[in-house]
Amino acid sequence: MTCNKPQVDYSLYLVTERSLLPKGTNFLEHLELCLKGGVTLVQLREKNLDTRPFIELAKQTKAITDKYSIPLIINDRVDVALAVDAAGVHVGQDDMPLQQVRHFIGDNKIIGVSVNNVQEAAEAVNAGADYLGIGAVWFTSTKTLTKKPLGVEGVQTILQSIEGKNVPTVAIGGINMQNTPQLISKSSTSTVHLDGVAVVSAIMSSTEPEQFCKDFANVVIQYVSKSEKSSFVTGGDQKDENALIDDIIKLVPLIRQKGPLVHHITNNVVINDNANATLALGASPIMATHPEDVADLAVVNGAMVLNMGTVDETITNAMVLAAQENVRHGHPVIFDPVGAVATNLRKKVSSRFLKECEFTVIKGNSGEILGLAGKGGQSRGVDSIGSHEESIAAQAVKELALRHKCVVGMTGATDYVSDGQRVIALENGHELMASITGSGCMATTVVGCFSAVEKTDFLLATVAALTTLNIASENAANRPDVQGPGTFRSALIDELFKLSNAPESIRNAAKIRWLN
Ligand SMILES: Cc1ncc(COP(=O)(O)OP(=O)(O)O)c(N)n1
Ligand SMILES: Cc1nc(C(=O)O)sc1CCOP(=O)(O)O
Repeated sequence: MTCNKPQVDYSLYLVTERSLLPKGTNFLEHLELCLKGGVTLVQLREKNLDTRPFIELAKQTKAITDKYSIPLIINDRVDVALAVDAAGVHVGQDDMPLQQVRHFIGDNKIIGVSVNNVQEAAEAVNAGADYLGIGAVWFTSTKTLTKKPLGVEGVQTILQSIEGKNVPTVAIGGINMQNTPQLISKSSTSTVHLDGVAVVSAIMSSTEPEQFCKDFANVVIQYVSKSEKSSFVTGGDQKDENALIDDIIKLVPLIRQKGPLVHHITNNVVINDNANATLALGASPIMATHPEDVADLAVVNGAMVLNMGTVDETITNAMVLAAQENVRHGHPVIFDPVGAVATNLRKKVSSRFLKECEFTVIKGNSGEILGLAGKGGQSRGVDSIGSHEESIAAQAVKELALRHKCVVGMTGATDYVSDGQRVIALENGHELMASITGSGCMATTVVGCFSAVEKTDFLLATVAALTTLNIASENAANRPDVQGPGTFRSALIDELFKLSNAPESIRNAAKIRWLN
């Protein structure tokens, strides 16, 4: 028997919810703009419509999806799908069982099934689901969740459980353009990956749906195709230093324009300097450490900076919670493993962090990064000592980035940054940085500020952050009023502020090398 199921591109799957449309917007017009922008699949989801108006709306919706040759799926209702000859039906665990849906709808239609765990996924696959909707990944305000969000790791567990079954998958729940890169790249392994994302509120509430969907579709396509190649990359493949410097210069003023909140839980030596560096760049610091503050702050946060400089059990628990809450809301989490291999306690605490948290960027000094990478980093207290060859440094950042699916930055006389594929060496900086306390922690803070506004390409965010701070340190050290560490410390904040307002001077000062 031949099967004529429609070919489906699952990459950007719009699930509708008319109540979320911007005020005064017409649903069908909004939908058409989304399709023009690049939505690849539409599900009409109506929870309160009677059958006849549901069929009427489905007919009007299908007239538009047909115009763009995009398949239309109907949520829950087999009768409505049949009435309008839709491409298929999506059912949840409490809806009509898949076998019955198949009986009514036939073999030529698509049936999608919602799954929240490995068992539901196995059942749906064995019963012949055409695709799975895995969710909820994160908290969503679009519907009341009855089960705990899966997080990226939960999605990966389900993907791995159906490896080789050849059933396409989308994730759903709390997904937006900012958290899509980490969702797709971190849920994939060398053998499994998501085929797309299903999105309700981010698209339905957009005031510029065509442009928004164009940008969103590009992000999804980029990350799905990179996962297909089974490599973890956070941004484009460019290896042009001038283009990278252009991107840095464009990024710097965005911090002041957007003024994101950057929540720090950091060590008590550097709190004041890190807050001032955040302000100097135009972001807004909050240095709250109480575990009860963490969830509320995660709702409005731009980026989370975690620094394990002063190890303490209560703070460590708050930091783990903060990492998890921020990941749940799709915010970047930057980790500074201060003194990670210096003592047994720190080894234990850093390995707990790396096991229980998903970091976006890990930024440490050479002792910390080489130590975590198993390449023999040495520390005295929290300071790194000893030297290393460039090839070892490059290998360390690359391997650690691949292992933890994040960007890794290693600071020193030369800084090295990698996303697991590309490695970049940064040559700016001044030796006076080593004579003030917490300059490495300040670098992590600055990475947090840049990541709060560049939420897609964290290699760029990290390179931009370290380059900006390093050039500010050179400018500060060269000032006639700087006499030594004390005056340098104040001048550094001033120079960061000046660069933030006039980033064009970065062009001639930046010393950036691609290693591979
Ligand atoms: C793609 C996709 N995945 C999951 C769902 C959720 O479906 P369901 O569990 O039936 O919940 P409701 O949508 O009916 O609230 C979905 N609709 N689409
Ligand atoms: C319809 C739906 N199903 C979910 C599931 O977990 O199965 S979560 C969800 C709502 C997703 O909305 P938003 O993109 O606005 O977060």
